[in-house]
Amino acid sequence: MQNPETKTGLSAHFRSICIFGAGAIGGALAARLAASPALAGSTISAIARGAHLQAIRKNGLHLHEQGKTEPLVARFAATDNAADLEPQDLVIATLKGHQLTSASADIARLLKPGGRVVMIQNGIPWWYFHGDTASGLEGRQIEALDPGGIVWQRISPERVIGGVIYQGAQMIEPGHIRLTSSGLLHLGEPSGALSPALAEIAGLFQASGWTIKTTDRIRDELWLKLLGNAALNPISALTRARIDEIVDGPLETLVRKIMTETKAVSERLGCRVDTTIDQRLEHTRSLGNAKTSMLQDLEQGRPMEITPLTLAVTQLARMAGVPTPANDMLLLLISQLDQSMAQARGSA
Ligand SMILES: NC(=O)C1=CN([C@@H]2O[C@H](COP(=O)(O)OP(=O)(O)OC[C@H]3O[C@@H](n4cnc5c(N)ncnc54)[C@H](OP(=O)(O)O)[C@@H]3O)[C@@H](O)[C@H]2O)C=CC1
Ligand SMILES: CC(C)(CO)C(=O)C(=O)O
Repeated sequence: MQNPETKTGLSAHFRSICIFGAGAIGGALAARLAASPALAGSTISAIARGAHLQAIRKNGLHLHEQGKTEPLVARFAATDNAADLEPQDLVIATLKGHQLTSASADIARLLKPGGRVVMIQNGIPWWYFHGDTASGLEGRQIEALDPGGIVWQRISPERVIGGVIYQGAQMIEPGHIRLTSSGLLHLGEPSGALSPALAEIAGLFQASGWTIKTTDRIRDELWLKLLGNAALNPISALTRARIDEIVDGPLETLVRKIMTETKAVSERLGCRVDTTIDQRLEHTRSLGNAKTSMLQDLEQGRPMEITPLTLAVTQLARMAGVPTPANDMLLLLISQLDQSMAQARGSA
């Protein structure tokens, strides 16, 4: 069951809020939360680093929204040292999957006892099987996503609210983020509970201008989004093509194969992705000539988010007994590219 538009009052419990990793997505969330008059009684802060952090401190964060001539300029406390901040009621983690292990001690340190963490990430998250009664694999940890179970142990999956976001976003220069599509954020407890905390947190995002859907089946939303990312992100990095070039050319056949395999894995794990491949492709087409986040990472010489988007699909497929030859092939190719990029970075 889904609540199409969650209408809640503002939160009594989540008054101190920290966005951990205020890059493209996190920066947009932080800017809107900090600028929202409805959240005037709350403290909003962010963890960022490097030139981006310096720019936020000096000039505020500039959010360039579609259809608006002037950016939203938001000011909030920002630091690269979690120890500078008081323990928080709510941490919103907006990191790439591979950045989570190293950030997990700081995220845990930032949480008050009883604090919650919204994990917004593409792909399969480290907490996937926590509270999952549909797959027969409840509580299973996924080593590739969380080596040594460090994140699970430090943050604890009971604190998590899962987040799936549809929002094209790009850092165009330090301190400046451009939104390239309209946004929608799905939020859900891993257990499926439609809890008071979930409603309160949804209310906070809603008050800052996001369209929010709360759900008791967050994994369905994870997979629906992943159908697109599993196909588009690695294909775009391998071919350097934009989204429209991929879905409107000969590569569409490969996209369909990846989406079909990925959907089969989700269904074998007890999820319901209520969309056809044609409908999913249509949605993807609406993103036009955008570059995927993986292509942006490649172009900037940064590590790519392969583990949650591709490797995890193939590993969950093995657990579910579903063959995924197209995903397996894509994994080989994109891993080789990532390795070559890492070698180039190492020798630079
Ligand atoms: N961008 C998009 O359009 C979309 C992205 N997503 C997903 O959202 C998630 C976040 O993506 P996105 O916002 O693009 O990623 P970004 O790389 O833009 O943001 C992550 C930010 O966190 C910073 N960071 C990482 N670790 C630390 C740390 N320990 N301390 C301080 N800062 C840190 C990074 O800094 P640095 O750059 O120095 O590493 C970066 O600025 C990903 O899972 C992505 O797939 C989902 C939908 C769309
Ligand atoms: C392409 C997009 C915006 C939506 O599928 C995305 O999620 C990404 O680039 O990682």
